[in-house]
Amino acid sequence: MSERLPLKQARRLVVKIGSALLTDDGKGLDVAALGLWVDQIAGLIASGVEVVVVSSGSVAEGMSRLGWAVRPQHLHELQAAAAVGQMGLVQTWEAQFKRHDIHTAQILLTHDDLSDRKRYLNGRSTLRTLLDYGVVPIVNENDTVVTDEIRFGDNDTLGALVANLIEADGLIILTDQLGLFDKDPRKHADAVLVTQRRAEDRELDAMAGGSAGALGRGGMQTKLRAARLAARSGAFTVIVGGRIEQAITRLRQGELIGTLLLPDQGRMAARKQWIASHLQTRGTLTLDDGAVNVLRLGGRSLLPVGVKAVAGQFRRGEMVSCVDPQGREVARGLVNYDADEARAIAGRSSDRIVEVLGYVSDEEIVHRDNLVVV
Ligand SMILES: Nc1ncnc2c1ncn2[C@@H]1O[C@H](COP(=O)(O)OP(=O)(O)O)[C@@H](O)[C@H]1O
Ligand SMILES: N[C@@H](CCC(=O)OP(=O)(O)O)C(=O)O
Repeated sequence: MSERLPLKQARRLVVKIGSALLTDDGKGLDVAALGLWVDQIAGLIASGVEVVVVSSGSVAEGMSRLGWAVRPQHLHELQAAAAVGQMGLVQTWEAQFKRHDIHTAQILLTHDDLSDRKRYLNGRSTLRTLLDYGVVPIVNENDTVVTDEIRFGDNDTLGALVANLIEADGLIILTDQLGLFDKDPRKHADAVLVTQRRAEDRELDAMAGGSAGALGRGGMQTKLRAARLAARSGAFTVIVGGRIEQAITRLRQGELIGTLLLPDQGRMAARKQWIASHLQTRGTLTLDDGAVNVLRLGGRSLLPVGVKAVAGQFRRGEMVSCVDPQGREVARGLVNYDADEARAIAGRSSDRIVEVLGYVSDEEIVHRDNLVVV
């Protein structure tokens, strides 16, 4: 194995940068280092890769701005620090990307946002739209309204959830070590770097079981968990030292640095398997013969024009069954409109959606990526 193809072939990546690295172990934002990562990310974008950044560091930057030397114990103080620090964080990302004429957008999310199907879909379309416009979304947790995350410091999980959300090919986690070692390298001088494994490899659990860094967050355990979560949507994860010279660029070139954790199956296969295994459906779309034939051909979306009737009460993002005029199931998938909206646009061509609803969420009633023919 002389190079890593998944990284060379990736078209959409999430880059997650931890607090230890961004704030130079808690000493305020390391603007110079951040600028170097931005230069590399700009290089990725120039080569046609879409990138979402998940950036930690708001608490550490807030503490530095407020002149607090010791991380506070009270959650409300941590939240206050995060609110202050988030300003500095996004200002710095924006200023650095501006040097490359690239716009950034601030996205603050909670884990709850991503477990609610409707908010999940809305978040997804916002992120996809930003990427379509060449904007780099800078994601962090919405620390003002959540407490668990700030306590456990788990932007690794957020990075994986974002990778699921935008169906990224991979998640790159930049950290303060060269990668995942067989034991904590801060404590064991003889620790050996793991170069490549399946994310699901159970031997990794004992290796990552060590402690977190000085800033007291998740350590390698949350990174491993994140890799497994990312793998569910078919994304690979690389854990790599953010201080390695040109780490991101070299990864992109397929160089063997850091730890590559691979999913057991590809992106689309993972997604389709998830849809196919979803037993409960919330409603039924009855299709006309033309739509049935189109779906059976495979690889096509379902448009409202092919839907004759809508039954059930479902919300955007829920699973529906698509049946032929005789009521036999043809496909199932995640619907892009609520039941009432679907009833209103059924049988109409997509360019009339805006006339009927006053807005267009999607041209398709079920997108091909969210559809499995049964
Ligand atoms: N097996 C391991 N390999 C590498 N680092 C480990 C391992 N076990 C524990 N660690 C610790 O995890 C720390 C990185 O996690 P963390 O401090 O949460 O970083 P970040 O801020 O980048 O998320 C390292 O500094 C290291 O001390
Ligand atoms: N939202 C918080 C989360 C911190 C966090 O998860 O940190 P890390 O484990 O370093 O990625 C912050 O920005 O400080």
